[in-house]
Amino acid sequence: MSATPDRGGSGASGRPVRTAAVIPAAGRGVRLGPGAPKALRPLNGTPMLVHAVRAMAGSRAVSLVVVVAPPDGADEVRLLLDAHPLSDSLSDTTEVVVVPGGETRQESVRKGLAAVPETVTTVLVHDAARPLVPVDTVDAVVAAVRDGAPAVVPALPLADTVKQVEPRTGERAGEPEPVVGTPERALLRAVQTPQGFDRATLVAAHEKITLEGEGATDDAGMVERLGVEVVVVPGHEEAFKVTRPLDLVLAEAVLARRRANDGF
Ligand SMILES: Nc1ccn([C@@H]2O[C@H](COP(=O)(O)OP(=O)(O)OP(=O)(O)O)[C@@H](O)[C@H]2O)c(=O)n1
Ligand SMILES: C[C@](O)(CO)[C@H](O)COP(=O)(O)O
Repeated sequence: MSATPDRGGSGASGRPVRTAAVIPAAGRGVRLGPGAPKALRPLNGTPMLVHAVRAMAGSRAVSLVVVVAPPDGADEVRLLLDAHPLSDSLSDTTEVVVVPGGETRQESVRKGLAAVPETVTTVLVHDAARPLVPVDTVDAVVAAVRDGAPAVVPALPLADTVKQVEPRTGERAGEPEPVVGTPERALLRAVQTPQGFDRATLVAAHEKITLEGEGATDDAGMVERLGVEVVVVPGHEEAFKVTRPLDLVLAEAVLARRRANDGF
């Protein structure tokens, strides 16, 4: 895997890049506990970020991957990617670029987007923290954008019932929280990444959020605020987000099962 400089809109194959993936990887991973930045922590001996880059490069549609590194960690990430090859068959056709990220996920994605060349029409945004997303899920998102949807999210139905509560803060923090509602579960979806966008739509959404200074926890949420329709395609259980320590155990178990099943 070579973290090469931008070729001005041409991919490693020399053809114009039509589909790019931005991978925000600048988070600290506070909920995972003390240690290196989350994206750099190993899963079965290989950094989480490397798994995520391979997952994006595994789609034949994706010819450019923009990795958004911790703000002061771009050189370290370049070295790390150079030390870990993409799969042999894809290494000649996927370019990987590394840029420094920001203080929030939104700022990191915005900085990654700025490194996407004008030739690109479809942009995927994929959390480094979802390293095991299957290629079929990536391809389904790309196909839906190419079929005309301006914003596409992979998502799953919920297993748990969800309650809306009135959070207790200040002196009342820690007290039981009153339930104020129970949304109808059948209408809810748990949203994953990669989320796919028509490039101009995603750029406009980030410009609006940046101007208004309001946060959003995912990119599709920003597009919703533009009044543009977002559609859902089926997500995958293995696209879960590595957030807490138990998720590392699950991720390593998934990798072990893949290796046992097909020599991954
Ligand atoms: N300033 C930030 C914060 C988050 N992310 C990225 O956004 C994705 C989703 O974020 P999350 O899982 O919440 O990661 P962290 O912010 O690292 O987690 P925590 O909130 O536990 O610190 C991750 O790939 C993370 O690296 C980023 O690029 N820049
Ligand atoms: C983008 C995301 O993964 C969709 O589920 C999620 O919103 C990221 O949230 P986090 O709080 O940054 O983990």
